[in-house]
Amino acid sequence: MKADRKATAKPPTPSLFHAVRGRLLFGAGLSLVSSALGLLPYVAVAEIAKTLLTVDTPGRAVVGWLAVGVAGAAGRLGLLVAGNLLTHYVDADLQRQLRARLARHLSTVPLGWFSKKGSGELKKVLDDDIEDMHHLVAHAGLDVASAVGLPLAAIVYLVTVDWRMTLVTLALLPLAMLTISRAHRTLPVRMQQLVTAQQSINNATVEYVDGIQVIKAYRLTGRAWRRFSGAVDEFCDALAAWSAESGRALFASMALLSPAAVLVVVIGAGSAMISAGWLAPVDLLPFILVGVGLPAPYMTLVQGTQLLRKGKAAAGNVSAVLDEPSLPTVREPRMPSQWDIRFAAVDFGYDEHHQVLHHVDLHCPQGSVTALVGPSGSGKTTLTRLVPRFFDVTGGAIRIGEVDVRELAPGVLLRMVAVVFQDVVLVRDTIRENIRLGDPTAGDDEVEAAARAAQLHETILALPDGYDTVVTSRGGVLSGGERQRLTIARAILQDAPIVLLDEATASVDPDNEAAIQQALAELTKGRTLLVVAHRLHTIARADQIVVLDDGHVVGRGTHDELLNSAGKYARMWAAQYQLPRTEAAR
Ligand SMILES: Nc1ncnc2c1ncn2[C@@H]1O[C@H](COP(=O)(O)OP(=O)(O)OP(=O)(O)O)[C@@H](O)[C@H]1O
Repeated sequence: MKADRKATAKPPTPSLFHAVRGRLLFGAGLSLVSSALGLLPYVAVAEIAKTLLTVDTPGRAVVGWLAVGVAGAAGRLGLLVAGNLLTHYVDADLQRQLRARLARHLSTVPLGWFSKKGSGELKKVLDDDIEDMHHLVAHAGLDVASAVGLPLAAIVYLVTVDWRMTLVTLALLPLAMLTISRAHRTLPVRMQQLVTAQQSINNATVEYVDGIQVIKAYRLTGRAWRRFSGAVDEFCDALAAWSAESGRALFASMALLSPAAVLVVVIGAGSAMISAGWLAPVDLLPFILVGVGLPAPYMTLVQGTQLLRKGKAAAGNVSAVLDEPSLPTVREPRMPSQWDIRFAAVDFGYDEHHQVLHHVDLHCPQGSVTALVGPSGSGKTTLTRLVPRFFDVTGGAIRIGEVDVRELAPGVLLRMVAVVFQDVVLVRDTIRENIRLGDPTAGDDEVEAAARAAQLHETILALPDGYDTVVTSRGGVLSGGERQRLTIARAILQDAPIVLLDEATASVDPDNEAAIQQALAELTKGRTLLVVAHRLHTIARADQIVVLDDGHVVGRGTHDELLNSAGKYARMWAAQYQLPRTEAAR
């Protein structure tokens, strides 16, 4: 396909931490030095004790070591604070950058992708996951550097005293690491179960809240509640399994690294070495003092492991959204010179196992009305959604004028094709701004003209705040029919040459129905219209009616032609209006 040849290659997604890596490494460096400096007070105490025990006039040496100890403690604290401030600042900066990156990226993924994602899942990525990365960004690097810095400095110092005792003192560290890493082997699986369960709760909550009116109206409270409480139960089970396993791992490492365990090992081995004449009694002091302080940074690291795993899982979710392929675009977009739509041998499937549309050939001449009819699930909605590229065809092509829709700039395509679909979506803003979404540059008078054409002006004026009435995403004060007319007003303002209309199945009262039909007549005047029709009488005057069955075109013609051919359309007409077949064919 032409569009493929010229498609711009997508640059690889930069890592989440790309922009802040340098600053994070610097923070970790500060933490490494801070942790190493933390050894100095222990060394000072050990050396002062040794001096007091072995030197006759210890005054100056004691003062010197005192100064080293104080300087070490102050240096450690200063660098610790600096490192923490830096990484927390970086974390705030990264959260801002990632939210902006996600927002930019989400505007480039195919619109159809959003229908696959629950809004709870997206909210979790944009809000919770980015916040859950806090430990990963602001603490993990510091903790790792700190767990490395102190043992390194300790090795350097203790080896100068006695290398054999150094090995004994440090022996518990690898043992603790081994214990915890074995216990942690199954934790990633548990963590993933926890994350999945959390997503189920989010989705169930959003669905429950969003659908509360339907749930109440149809007395589905019990069923919806069961789904919600099932998600909560699943989460509690996953949490219990995760806590039991992580608790065991934490307990084992804490026991191994507790001061009591370190003292038992150091004093036991030290006493044996003193008895054997390998170690001077006074040289045992540094090992006792340093040995007790050594596990502290490692314990911090262990305690942060859970948060680290949570942060990594969250970062994985954010990366997955950022890696979602953007809609392919061309370097040199083209602009059609006319506004007919041509489907040429269009194949499409939402996945490779289930083809929804088979070789659909269809021409909608400029300014004409084409109605799509067919049984539920035959692919009518899918076919219309391929025009503004909610999804791309898997075979064949859709052209507007002479141009493949994949060769139009996506923004231009969406401006040229107005969509009035069943699921009316409003944003939480005033009625005026909701209509203005059709053309953000429109003035108030143009907004009002569109509302007038959509038979909505009088209704809006009757509201206490008129055009400044704030509506919610569910419509708030507006009835179903009024919401539909609002989206029609929006489409009228958009003034697109092509209109895609998914006729509402929900019935509205006769007054509203008449107003909607009048509004639609205004919207579709002189435009190329592709309408998905459920109530056949509404499209009886369409220029052509196309009958879809299981993704195949099984009939086309005018209402009269199709009735006379006594095919699927005639049967549908007869069934819908309960006519005997012979009468339908007449
Ligand atoms: N987002 C989606 N992901 C996967 N499959 C889908 C998706 N949307 C629709 N389908 C499937 O594609 C097929 C065609 O659905 P489509 O909604 O296009 O039919 P339709 O003729 O418009 O039906 P209706 O009259 O009930 O609205 C169905 O089998 C449906 O289950």
